[in-house]
Amino acid sequence: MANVNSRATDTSVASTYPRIGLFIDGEWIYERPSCYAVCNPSDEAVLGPVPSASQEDLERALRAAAKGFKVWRDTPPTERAKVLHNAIALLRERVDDIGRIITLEQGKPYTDGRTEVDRACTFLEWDAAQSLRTYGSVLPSEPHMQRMVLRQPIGPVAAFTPWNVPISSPSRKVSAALAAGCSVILKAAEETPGAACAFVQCLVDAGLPPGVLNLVFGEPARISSTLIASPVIRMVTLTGSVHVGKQLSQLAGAAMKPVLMELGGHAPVLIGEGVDAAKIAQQAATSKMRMAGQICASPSRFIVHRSVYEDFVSAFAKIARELRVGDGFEPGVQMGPVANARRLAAVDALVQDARTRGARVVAGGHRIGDRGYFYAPTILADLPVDADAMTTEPFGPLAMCVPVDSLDEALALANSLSVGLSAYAFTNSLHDAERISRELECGVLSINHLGSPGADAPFGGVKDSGIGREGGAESLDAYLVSKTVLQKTARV
Ligand SMILES: NC(=O)c1ccc[n+]([C@@H]2O[C@H](COP(=O)([O-])OP(=O)(O)OC[C@H]3O[C@@H](n4cnc5c(N)ncnc54)[C@H](O)[C@@H]3O)[C@@H](O)[C@H]2O)c1
Ligand SMILES: O=S(=O)(O)c1ccc(CO)cc1
Repeated sequence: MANVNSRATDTSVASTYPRIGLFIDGEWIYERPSCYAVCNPSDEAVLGPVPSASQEDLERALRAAAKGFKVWRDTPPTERAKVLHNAIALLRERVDDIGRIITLEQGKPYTDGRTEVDRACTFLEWDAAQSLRTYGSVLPSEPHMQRMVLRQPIGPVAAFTPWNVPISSPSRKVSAALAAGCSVILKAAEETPGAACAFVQCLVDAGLPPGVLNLVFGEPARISSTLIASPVIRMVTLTGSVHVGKQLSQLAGAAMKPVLMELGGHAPVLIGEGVDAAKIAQQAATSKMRMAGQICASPSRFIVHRSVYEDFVSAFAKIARELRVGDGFEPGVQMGPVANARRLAAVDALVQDARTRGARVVAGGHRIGDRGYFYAPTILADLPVDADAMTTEPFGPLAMCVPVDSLDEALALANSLSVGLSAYAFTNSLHDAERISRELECGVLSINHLGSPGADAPFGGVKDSGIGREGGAESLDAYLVSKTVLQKTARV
């Protein structure tokens, strides 16, 4: 049975939490009223206050980003890449401390916090290389005429990042923006500000000029409406919920600014006949419970061929029940708490709804303990397809299993939601794999494994899951604009 282990015992690892500041025009600012108290989700202890940016702070950040843009866009790409590489070295040097901050404020196991720092580095590495390849083109022309397409940085960017991946998401956005030559105002999550501060400090120490990267916290709606309406900001990017994504996209549309939106999902996992159900269950438990299920790519709706359904459900439930849940600093812990009381209540509400609709709770289904936001790894089976848990992204340690009799039925159920981010399929049929690749409505599909793409492949969703892609060959595209130059070379 999953249990919460004793509190963090390694005090050398779980030590102090950094002071949180705003970073504007090359200066850390601490003395502001607090908008939020950061809380350790493992024991609910308050870690420290988050200063709230005033309107004047936001105006100053906008002026700084405008000034920083002029400096950075004219900095040679090789110099920009050098700063990104310096930052990678510093992140790697500081991985123990940053991993510790992530576990303190977000709750994920310490090894996962360190892995996330490494993932952040992969984005910087990839984008540093891409910054050297922002090739334009020369168009065929008649004599005495040159026609070119220049790829130029779009301008200052407003970037909004979430609490579940507090360093890799800021890294993904900031690295692409900086590599393209843009300046940035980053509003990172107030729930996990320490990782964002540490990330910014690495870039500053790496040699980034003042004003190029600014960091603010505060009242989210006030910050987004101020920044997005400002003529200084030329592009808006968010990783977060569909709800907030639509709000920010509307604000951006009203101000005629492009968006890059990486929003929620509710990933289906199609499991076909003739597969090794126990082997897949092992992978499913590890992947589902990573970050306590609080990741947009988390596999959630297990749509399983009836011939292997019971084997899969029982193996999945057994492994889930055996997972070690506890404080992320405790050695051997596989899953930490959910981020806050809000998520605890939201996950439990989905479970209660499913229970009342006749679902079988084959693992978990309850909070663990009364201190810290721990929820038992939970597997629900035999849900009606309109149960809330089948239609609402769980963003927690919650997996749903339903049996189907055909690939037609599986695809119809998988595609029945308004979101389409990640999806997974297990099959030994080449024919089915090809059909799934063609017909499943998603941005990323993994077949016969539950992995996600790295920096070198595009990531993003279809339908309500977002607009645009992060990573891959198109990594800098959202941060660049094409300028067509038609130049007559004859004397005038
Ligand atoms: N795609 C992701 O990676 C991701 C990450 C976190 C949360 N979520 C989704 O959000 C749901 C709810 O989580 P929550 O309760 O923390 O969500 P929330 O919408 O209350 O807040 C999420 C984040 O968005 C920011 N935010 C909220 N309103 C904003 C606004 N008007 N302008 C700018 N930023 C704003 C907040 O600062 C916070 O950091 C989850 O169930 C999940 O579906 C998705
Ligand atoms: O920036 S990434 O680490 O690739 C990342 C992870 C998770 C999510 C969504 O939760 C978005 C981006």
